[in-house]
Formats: sequence, C-alpha cells, structure tokens
Amino acid sequence: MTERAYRLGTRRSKLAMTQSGHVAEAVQRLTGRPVELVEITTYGDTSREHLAQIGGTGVFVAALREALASGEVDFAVHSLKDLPTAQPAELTLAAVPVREDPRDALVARDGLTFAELPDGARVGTGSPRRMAQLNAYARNHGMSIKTVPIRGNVDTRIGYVHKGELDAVVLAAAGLNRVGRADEVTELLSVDTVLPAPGQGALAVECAAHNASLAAALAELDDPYTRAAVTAERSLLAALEAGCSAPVGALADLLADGQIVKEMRLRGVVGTTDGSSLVQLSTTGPVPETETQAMALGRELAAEMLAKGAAGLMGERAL
Ligand SMILES: NCc1[nH]cc(CCC(=O)O)c1CC(=O)O
Repeated sequence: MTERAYRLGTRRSKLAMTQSGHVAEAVQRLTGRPVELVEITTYGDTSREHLAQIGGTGVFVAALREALASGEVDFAVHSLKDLPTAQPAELTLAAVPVREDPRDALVARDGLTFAELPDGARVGTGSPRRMAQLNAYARNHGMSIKTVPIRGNVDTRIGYVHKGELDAVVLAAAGLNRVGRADEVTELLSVDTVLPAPGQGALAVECAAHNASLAAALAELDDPYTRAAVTAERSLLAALEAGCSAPVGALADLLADGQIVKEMRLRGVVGTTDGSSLVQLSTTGPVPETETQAMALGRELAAEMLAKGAAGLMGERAL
C-alpha cells in the first residue's frame, strides 16, 4: 500500500511557493513520500494596510498555523523572520535549514549604491528597522534621503523603481535570490550599515507537536548552526519585548580561527526611525550547544542594550 502524500501548507506568493517547493522536494527525497502543496491565504496577503498597523508580520503566519493545528495540512514553511517569538506548545519547529544570505539589498535606479543616492532621494521601505539604520547612515554621511512606506510582493516593490516612482527600494537579499531577481540588486548592504531582521534569510519548517515521526523526518533538514544563530537573534528580540515590526536588527555569526570555529558573535541594533539615535552592541560567547545556551546569548545582549537605553527608542511603534 502506498502512503498518502504529505500536505505542505503554503502562502501563494511566488516567494512562499518557491520556498515551499524546495522544502517539498527535500522531504520527498528523504521520506520517499510525495508532498502536495496546499495554498492557504493569510490576512497579511489580502490586507492592503501597512504591516505595523495590522499587527506586524505575525499576520502572515496565523492562518498557516491554524491549518496545522486543525490537521488540514501536515507541515508548513515560513520565512523565519515572520514567526512571532512565542512558540505555541501544540506546534514544533522541526527544522531550520541552512540560511540564505541574511543581508538587505538595495535595488536603485541607474545602478546606484546607497552612498551615491542624490539628496532628497526617495527610498521605499516601511520597515522601522530599515528606516532607523538607513536614516542613521544618511545623517552620519551628510546625506538627506526620504523613506517612503511600500508594500506588496517582490515584483511590485522592484516595479516602483522601474516605473520611476522611487529612486530605490530595500528588500531582503534572500527573497530576491529565491525568486530569481538577484540581478536587480545594485548593492548588498553591509551588515555594518544595516543589521538584518532577526531570522532574516532563514526558513522555519513547522509541524504538529504530536506528529513525532514527521518531526523526526523534517529534522534531517535542520542546520544546527543556523538554528543556534536564529535562536539567539530571536531571544534578543523577545528580551527587548519587541515585536517583529519593531526597529530591531540582529545577526549572529560564527567567529573562526582558520577552519576552527571559536565563538558565536551576536550583534544587535535598536533605533528611532529617523535615525537620530541608535543603540548598537555586540557580544560573543562559546558556540551554543543547546537552545538554552543560544537563548542566554540573546538575553545577555538585550540586557546590555536595555542598560544603554534601548527601551526608550522603541516607543514609536506604529510607523
Ligand atoms: N516581511 C516580509 C518578508 N518575509 C521574508 C522576506 C524575505 C525572505 C527572508 O528574509 O527570508 C520578506 C520580504 C523582505 O523583507 O524583503
């Protein structure tokens, strides 16, 4: 008897379908069982309001999680940066595969880099995190830019530049890579200038907690370093008591001495959206071997950032 196909719940955007398609193929290879994509429409896909107003990026995840909890689908693939930091007990984060490029990317007219943008340039991003860091860079380099909130899928956002409505837009490099639009990038923004969102570039594969055999199969896709890194980044976010639409950037990476991995470094930033104040700090520690250790790294950095006034910079949420 052939076993029935696994059902993989996915949003219907090109980015989500591509991400889900890759994971579906890998699961099929690992388990020998077919995987069928089931399209789920989330509130984040249908609402035209700005993300900060509809409660942050958790809106993309809720409907998928309901489909998991009800058994309508067996597992789901999320962009990890869209996952709220609280993990529901009935769901298991079964795998965090190897992370794509975590950086933000600039898509500008005429091949311009960020530093080459003219005074008054209109830069499309509604992300308080990107606004805070880009405005801070501009202030420190005597530039004047104007950030403009935008929404929509990758193609729509790039379209603002092609149509001449904006001078540039900022998107996650991972998203552009995944939908085959990497050639549009005019600058990959250094993480020294713009720290990405916690979890950016990583995927989360989630299934029902009671489905232990599926969780074990999905765990084959897990990359322990990526998982440790995003766990530290998300722990920082949670300890700052900030949501996924807060002006918080974080990135954990490994520090190596030649081939030998020595430590994990975690960098974090919080700022006002106008870029007039930023708290940016970094810490290093032994490479975490457990979830508890990874979370401790994030909490440690959060405590240092809070001691430097981070909480006072996160007040202006709804921007
Ligand atoms: N908030 C939307 C979102 N969620 C995940 C990605 C891109 C892919 C990723 O970071 O994994 C994007 C688009 C963007 O920020 O440009």
